[in-house]
Amino acid sequence: MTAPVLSTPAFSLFPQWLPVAAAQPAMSAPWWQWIASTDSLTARLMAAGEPGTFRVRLLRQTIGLPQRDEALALGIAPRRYAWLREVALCVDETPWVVARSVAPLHQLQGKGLGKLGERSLGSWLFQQPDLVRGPLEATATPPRFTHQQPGLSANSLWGRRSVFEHGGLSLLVQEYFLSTMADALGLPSR
Ligand SMILES: C=C(O[C@@H]1C=C(C(=O)O)C=C[C@H]1O)C(=O)O
Repeated sequence: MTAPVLSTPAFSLFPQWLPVAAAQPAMSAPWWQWIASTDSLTARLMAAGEPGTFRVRLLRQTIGLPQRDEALALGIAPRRYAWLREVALCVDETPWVVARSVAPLHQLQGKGLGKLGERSLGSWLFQQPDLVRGPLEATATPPRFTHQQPGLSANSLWGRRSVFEHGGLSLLVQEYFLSTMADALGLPSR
């Protein structure tokens, strides 16, 4: 059986999300280790790079409308305002991963996420004792949110997403792994 959706990313206008297990046949074993892991990506990137070289670069944090597929993943109406956060996860100043997180605005009260700045959202999330992570999905379609840094999306090899639940908050985290990371770690192109 082939994976037709994943083999033609250049022709897809919208991300095509598949359960990670369904994307596995199109994915090399080293990439599977990264895409299917359910622990903190921040912690994994810190361990993969030279000590002290990991940094979250804040690209955008704002209130806005989610994309249709994001609203669907969160189970909210598409025209409901949401908290949007876009970052580049950098090692030694090179972006390895770009991420976009989306949360329904009305669920954010008292969580203090507005003050996160360039601290990792993942480090905060994984400290929450009641954290539950939903199923992971994968895509080979590049992200659409990096319009201010067009070079970044062109370098995307794999994307993944999942919804985190904590204290009444549902947070959709989408992470796109860039070819710069593959180059630095000697990973295959897919
Ligand atoms: C979900 C995690 O958080 C990471 C940190 C992010 C941020 O600071 O905005 C965004 C997405 C993740 O890649 C994680 O570390 O696993």
